[in-house]
Amino acid sequence: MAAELAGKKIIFIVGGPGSGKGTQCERIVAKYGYCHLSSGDLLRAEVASGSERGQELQEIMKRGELVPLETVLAMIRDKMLANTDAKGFLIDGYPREVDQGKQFESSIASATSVLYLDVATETMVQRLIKRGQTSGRADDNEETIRARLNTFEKATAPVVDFYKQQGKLFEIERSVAESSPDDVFAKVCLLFDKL
Ligand SMILES: Nc1ncnc2c1ncn2[C@H]1C[C@H](O)[C@@H](COP(=O)(O)OP(=O)(O)OP(=O)(O)O)O1
Ligand SMILES: Nc1ncnc2c1ncn2[C@H]1C[C@H](O)[C@@H](COP(=O)(O)O)O1
Ligand SMILES: [Mg+2]
Repeated sequence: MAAELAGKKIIFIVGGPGSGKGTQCERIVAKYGYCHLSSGDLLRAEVASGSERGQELQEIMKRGELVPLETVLAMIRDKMLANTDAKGFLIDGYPREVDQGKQFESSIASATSVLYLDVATETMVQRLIKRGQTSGRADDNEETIRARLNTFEKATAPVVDFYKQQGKLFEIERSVAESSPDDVFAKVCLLFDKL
């Protein structure tokens, strides 16, 4: 455990690709002032650095697969320790598998709560195809989107059940998660107002 992070609020943001994790995190940061760490953004920064490791990560991400747990956990840990003055952390896109959650909690700190956005597969596909027209993301193409959705179902869906059993899950149900970003955020605020 990292003593510097004791007592900090740590919220995992979980949902399929295109479920709106990043969109909601932007709003949470603006209203509540948490530190936003997106595992995907950290990985894309490594790719953009042009390093050899970045090239390996890019190939994995283009296949829609998960990068090794140790790589992403070390990146998140380093960023958290560089921001210990933050009142809390939004860990966006992590954990992607149950073991990631367990390793985080045993080596960094306990998660306070897990926010889950439940969005239908076809809605996510449509959002990501549209985002791909301007995002420049190498994984916003239909083939990789389908592979990422498959990875989500196989590896990440169990994360939702794992934290539900622990009583830490705050779920944005589909009827809300598929409404406008502002309507989703109104529900998200119910969680953050009581933290
Ligand atoms: N509630 C919403 N209604 C309609 N479009 C939305 C909504 N929320 C987000 N979007 C748009 C914004 C983006 O273009 C796209 C994906 O949202 P985004 O927040 O980037 O998802 P995400 O962070 O979960 O995806 P990824 O896992 O691929 O990073 O959908
Ligand atoms: N937590 C993660 N574990 C493994 N791989 C990850 C993690 N977060 C992101 N990745 C990889 C695999 C994803 O398809 C891409 C893009 O992530 P995103 O959160 O959709 O920006 O990066
Ligand atoms: Mg995102």
